[in-house]
Amino acid sequence: MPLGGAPIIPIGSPMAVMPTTPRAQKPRSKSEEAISDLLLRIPDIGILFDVHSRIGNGTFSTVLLATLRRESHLPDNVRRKFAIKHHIPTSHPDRIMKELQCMTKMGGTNNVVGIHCCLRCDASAAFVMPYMPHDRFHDFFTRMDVSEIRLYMRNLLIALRHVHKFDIIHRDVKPSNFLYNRRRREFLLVDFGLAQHVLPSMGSSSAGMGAVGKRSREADNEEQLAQHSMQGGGGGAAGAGIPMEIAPSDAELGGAVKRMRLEEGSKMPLKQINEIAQGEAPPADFGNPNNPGQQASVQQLQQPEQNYNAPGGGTASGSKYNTNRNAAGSGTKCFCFANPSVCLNCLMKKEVHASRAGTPGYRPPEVLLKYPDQTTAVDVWAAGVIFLSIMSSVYPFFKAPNDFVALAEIVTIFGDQAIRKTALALERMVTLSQRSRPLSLRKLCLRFRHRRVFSDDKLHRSHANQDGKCEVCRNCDQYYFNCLCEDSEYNDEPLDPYECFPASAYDLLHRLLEVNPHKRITAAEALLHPFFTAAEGQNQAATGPLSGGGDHQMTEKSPQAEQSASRKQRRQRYPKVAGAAAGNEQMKQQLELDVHASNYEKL
Ligand SMILES: Nc1ncnc2c1ncn2[C@@H]1O[C@H](COP(=O)(O)OP(=O)(O)OP(=O)(O)O)[C@@H](O)[C@H]1O
Repeated sequence: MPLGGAPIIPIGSPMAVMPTTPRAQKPRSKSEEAISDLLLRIPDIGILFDVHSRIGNGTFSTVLLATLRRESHLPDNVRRKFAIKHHIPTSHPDRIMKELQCMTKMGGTNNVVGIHCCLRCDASAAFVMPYMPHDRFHDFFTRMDVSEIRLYMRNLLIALRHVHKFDIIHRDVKPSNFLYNRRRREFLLVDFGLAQHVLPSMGSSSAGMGAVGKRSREADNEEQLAQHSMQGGGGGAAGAGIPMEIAPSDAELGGAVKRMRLEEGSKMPLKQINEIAQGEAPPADFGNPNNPGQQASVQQLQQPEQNYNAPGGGTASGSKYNTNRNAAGSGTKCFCFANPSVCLNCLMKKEVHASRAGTPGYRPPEVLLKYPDQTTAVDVWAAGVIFLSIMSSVYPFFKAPNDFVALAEIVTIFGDQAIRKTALALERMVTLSQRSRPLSLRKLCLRFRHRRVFSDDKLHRSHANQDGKCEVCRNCDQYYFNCLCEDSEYNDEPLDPYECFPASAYDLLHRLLEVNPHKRITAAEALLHPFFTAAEGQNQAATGPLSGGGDHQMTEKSPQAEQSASRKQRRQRYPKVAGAAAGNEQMKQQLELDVHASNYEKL
């Protein structure tokens, strides 16, 4: 793809020597600084391009807007625009090479960014890509109506389906890497800096035989889980009782299970870890991060993973990872359980090598559980998180300081059973000290989306006792009238009047956010989901192309037409609301405001 005569510079052939003297003039702004740095490090860019401004800044690069020098005589609106991604000099060459390969192999079609050329000078490299002006996710994620959300999700899944066909995991799917131009209805998946090939042994999430094998293994594990739960001391329902130790099962699982100890229930895992550790007589200043006592607790947190390696080494799946170097020998007994340190035998074991590349908040359970055989399902989860942000109007949705808390957040929403079963299916084990029932994604989306209504003081007062207090659900920690639990025991506030999504949207959300990666829907399957197909007939224009980037136009209604249509819909819908909020003037006003803000259609 030569760019109007610009040379494609093969990696490995230095083009010029980087000037050693910095520019005399001090840059005035970050943008100028970035331009100056690019021109200094790769002087040929300045020969070919006019570099105008910085358009993006990531961890590994700076992206700048440029036009061709030889087109400088043309009017502004005719000059072609390019995005130049200038990699930070410390970026590993392999990483840059991988990104380049992804873009050349898959890019330029199906909403996936392409590349015109790559320029390198000494340690610096820059990709020249087509420029796509785009909107900030922040500015539109609460403003899209259902048809636009459908369009957005569909195009994201189109990009993922394309990437996954190549058995590539993007690994960094997030709003800032999926560019959207609202006016032109164009989409572009960028940033393959963390992309990874699915290893042949893994098979893709959609793979026939591989998936079957995994599913049957998972079924075995679920059966085992049920048996263990019945045998366990809790009695009654599976896994009942706190703490939820499944220790007796570990030996029976023959070491296939790597045990990840997430002490504490779903909400504040580190707190309970500390509490448990306190019970085991830690040093007095246990909470100090610089304190060796806490390090010991972290080791203790991880050590049970290594406790249950099969004496024969390796894992049931035959993975090259997780093997015990000393496994052939006899003295591999672990001595670290319940001790604030890791025993020598465990220290000598190989670490689990599971990629955790990606952005916090978008990592799926299998990554948080350190499952080595990750597949393209990683990206599908991230797409689900984006969908959840849009539907709930909460961005970012997950925000945890570390992977343990991130897993705890997932437990809070999906319940402990789902995580434990998945952990077993992945040959990992999570130990939880507390039960946690799943929340309803529909309640979560609607209550967050209409938070002004549901967190209103008057609503609280209308449900409070005489002493002004209101019962709180023990599972979801919400006032009973706002209970988010899937099987709520409370008579909570009705949601139907606030509904703005079709049932198929929640169904798709559930499937994208399936905790078990082997059961998670693939991007190709998701595109056939009724959320997209049911609307296809009615709204063909809004669904965008199945392939190719962005020539499609959605028939846009004028703002006036949209307003009058939504007023009509509100009149039809609101008799119900008036009933639900009868006697609560504030509630009605709030509702009006809310409807104005969300402007959603009930399908
Ligand atoms: N082709 C493009 N057209 C327009 N803007 C772009 C293009 N590619 C990237 N950008 C902008 O630059 C930003 C950073 O790009 P990119 O994600 O590739 O860099 P990064 O260093 O890997 O970032 P991060 O560390 O956040 O993942 C994007 O969020 C986007 O705003």
